[in-house]
Amino acid sequence: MSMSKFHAGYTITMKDIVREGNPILRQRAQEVNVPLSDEDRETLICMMNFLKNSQDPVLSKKYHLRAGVGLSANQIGLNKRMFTAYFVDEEGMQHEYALVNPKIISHSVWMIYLPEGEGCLSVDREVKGFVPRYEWIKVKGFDSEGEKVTLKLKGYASIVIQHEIDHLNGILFYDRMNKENPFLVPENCRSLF
Ligand SMILES: OCN(O)CCCc1ccccc1
Ligand code: NI
Repeated sequence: MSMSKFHAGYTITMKDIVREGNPILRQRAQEVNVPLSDEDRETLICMMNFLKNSQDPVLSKKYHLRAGVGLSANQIGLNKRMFTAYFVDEEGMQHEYALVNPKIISHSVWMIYLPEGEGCLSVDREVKGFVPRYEWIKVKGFDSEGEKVTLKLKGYASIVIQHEIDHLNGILFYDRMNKENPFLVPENCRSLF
């Protein structure tokens, strides 16, 4: 029984974040057993604490953290279909998710993109361009207690969750940019603001 280093009291820092080039970021992560093991549950606690620390003016400096609104397990080297997300959306609503085995079960035809583009904690460089994503998504999964969860998300929340689910499928944000013209906006796509 391997005891992972991501016990509840462990503080994830940037040295724990896998960077592009590591093949784990290009694999389809493995389904997680539900109900979660104590180890997987504690890992999700660590991953959520990282996001909160990374957005805290004092702790982000103390631990030298890049601010992040989401984190997928494969970004800390764990081949598991789970992620955390912590952010305030364009309407000022606070979102906090720890989702296991997430699946997009329906989505809009219309797409949106962030005019400032996207970044990634696993990508140590700026990649300019627009990332078209579904305007809204309906997601089914499990929470850290193994309870079924269904989320209907739109706008910025939809963008963040799609970015994380992409990680679990080995997809990075710039994969979705138009190769010839990264600022090309498809017909059925508009800027979020
Ligand atoms: O995978 C998490 N991540 O690398 C942190 C940044 C996430 C993110 C950034 C811009 C738009 C959507 C999501
Ligand atoms: Ni990312």
